[in-house]
Amino acid sequence: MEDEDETPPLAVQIEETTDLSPLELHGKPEDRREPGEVSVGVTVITGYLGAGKSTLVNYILNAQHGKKIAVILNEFGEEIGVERAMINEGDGGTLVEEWVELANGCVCCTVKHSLVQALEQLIQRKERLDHILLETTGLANPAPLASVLWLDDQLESAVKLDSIITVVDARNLRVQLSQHRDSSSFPEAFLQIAFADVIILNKVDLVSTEDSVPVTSAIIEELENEIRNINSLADIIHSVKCQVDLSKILDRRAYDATHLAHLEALLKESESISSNNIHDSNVQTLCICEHQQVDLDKVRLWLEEILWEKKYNMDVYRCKGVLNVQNSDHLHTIQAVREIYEIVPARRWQQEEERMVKIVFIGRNLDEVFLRDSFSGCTLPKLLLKLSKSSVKCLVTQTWGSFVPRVFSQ
Ligand SMILES: Nc1nc2c(ncn2[C@@H]2O[C@H](COP(=O)(O)OP(=O)(O)OP(=O)(O)O)[C@@H](O)[C@H]2O)c(=O)[nH]1
Repeated sequence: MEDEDETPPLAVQIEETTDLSPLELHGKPEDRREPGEVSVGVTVITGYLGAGKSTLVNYILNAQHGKKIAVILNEFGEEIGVERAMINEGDGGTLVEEWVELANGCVCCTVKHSLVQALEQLIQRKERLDHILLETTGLANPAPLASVLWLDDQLESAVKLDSIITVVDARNLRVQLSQHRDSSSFPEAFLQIAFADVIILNKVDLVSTEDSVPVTSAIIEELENEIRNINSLADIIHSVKCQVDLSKILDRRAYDATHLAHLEALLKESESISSNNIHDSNVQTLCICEHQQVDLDKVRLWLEEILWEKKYNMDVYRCKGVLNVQNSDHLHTIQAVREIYEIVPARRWQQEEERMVKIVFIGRNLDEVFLRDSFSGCTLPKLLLKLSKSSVKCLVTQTWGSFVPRVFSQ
């Protein structure tokens, strides 16, 4: 599998699959964790073939950030060993702590267990690991990674999904999107954009070389609009050779309910989104805004109908939002990636603050009328509103094909 003549970075041996249950495989078991131990953030790097994923990994590894970063590569068939050879660890090779190659398949379908084992081994072998980068194959659909990585506090996970970064090739994006529009094949380029928390619009130099500056910015603006129509919640960063400000891509805590400011800013921007923006791909962003309080149980049922039962054939990839919940003085956040969702109390509402419900959906075939009408069944008439100190936490976790709902009361 590997070229013995190469001097590759340290590889972690992935042992044969154990009989541990998927939940046990998720992260480090509780009894091995030190009190106060912080989860290691995992950044998933995805993007179409040739967009610049390895360039980004190399850039991060060689930058001056003082972090100990591990890289997990997911390679496919013929590629095995090639990606590793192309990654440059930086002077002295000290920045890559461990290296794991996942062979025999794509992360999104066949090697979930290897990935979890690889993560476990990384965590167990080194005490001080600051971050993990997971570079997927150019064709990977990033959604199932969330079921592996989006681990919640109750599971005492040793790793935590930090964010999904999608690298986009500015020169070829249009062609990639239009190819998918014309064919019935699986639209990876759309999915990769739809699931992203950060989108790096890379290779802008290849857009600029042929045109004058005003034309160039118009092209880039059009590309940005194209991306925003698919996913208005992601931050878009322009780059050449993926040279980006690392503070914008690492430690994003995009799935952390306590890290609210950024989510709130994104939701504000998304408020203005309406069905005028419908993309001809049918992958779009929709926002629901309400001023009434909601019944949390009803919201859960409503969400489950949409995410699990696929009401009206809506295909929701991503959902984020804030809720004003009945009998709670806490702002609650909603996060969903495909079928997995989480609603948690995040912080107390401030006294002068307007208590709102804002939920943004990213997906295909979203039916705005159904979403708005059905959501009105979750809201309470204003006269019945009453506040109390209790709050409810609902968490639903997917474990390898079956759903394990958990309800916690605080
Ligand atoms: N001109 C230009 N070339 C770039 C830029 N970023 C990356 N490249 C080049 O594009 C090619 C592909 O980059 P990679 O980083 O290997 O892309 P990748 O997404 O890892 O590719 P796959 O592993 O095949 O999916 C390489 O030759 C890079 O040097 C850029 O901003 N401008």
